[in-house]
Amino acid sequence: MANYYYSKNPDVVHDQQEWNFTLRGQAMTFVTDNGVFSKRTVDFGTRTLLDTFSFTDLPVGPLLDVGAGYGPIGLTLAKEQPQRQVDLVDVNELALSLARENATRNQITNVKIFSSDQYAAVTGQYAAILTNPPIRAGKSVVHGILSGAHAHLVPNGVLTVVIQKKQGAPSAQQKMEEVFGNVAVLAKNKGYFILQSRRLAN
Ligand SMILES: C[S@@+](CC[C@H](N)C(=O)[O-])C[C@H]1O[C@@H](n2cnc3c(N)ncnc32)[C@H](O)[C@@H]1O
Repeated sequence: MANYYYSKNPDVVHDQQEWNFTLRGQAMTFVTDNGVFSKRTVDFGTRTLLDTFSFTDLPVGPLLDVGAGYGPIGLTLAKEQPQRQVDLVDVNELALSLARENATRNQITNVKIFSSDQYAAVTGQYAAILTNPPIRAGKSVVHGILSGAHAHLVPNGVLTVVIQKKQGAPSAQQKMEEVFGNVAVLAKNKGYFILQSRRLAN
């Protein structure tokens, strides 16, 4: 396979891998590499988020995956709903390259994949924002992603987050309640919490 992204991340010792994984009943193929989150398999939290997320009661509009990595969340939802646009953002250029390659390999064309520090390069509003947030980037980044979602959701749009209890689920839940005036715990599985807030219509 072509080493199409080497020049963007010259410091990474590459260990490119390709594997398959079924997500929401769809067979997906992913290429991953050193330097991206959960390169050997789909992260358990990501799987739990995807298993829990529902399109029921979602307004019309695009989706946004913040901290998309190699793309498992955004690409799976884009494949399921080819009529919706799905945007994927990350700060890691290697992750963005892999996400673009994975879109191609899974024949997904309804995506826009671009670099953005949180919402810095994001314009417009979304029916849903999903995130498995970058815990390693620190609480201020994680909480920035949670707070910043409000302005980027259409009325009745939802923010859905996976976060482990030991990595700050209680404070994330508190932040979401503060920003949105509501938060629901949609699922709890092996210490992973799926939290959801809705942007109220008025
Ligand atoms: C926990 S990983 C999740 C990756 C992918 N969504 C998944 O489920 O496998 C978090 C991602 O957030 C990205 N990230 C870190 N800081 C960020 C920031 N300030 N803005 C956007 N993304 C960021 C990381 O590069 C990483 O890919």
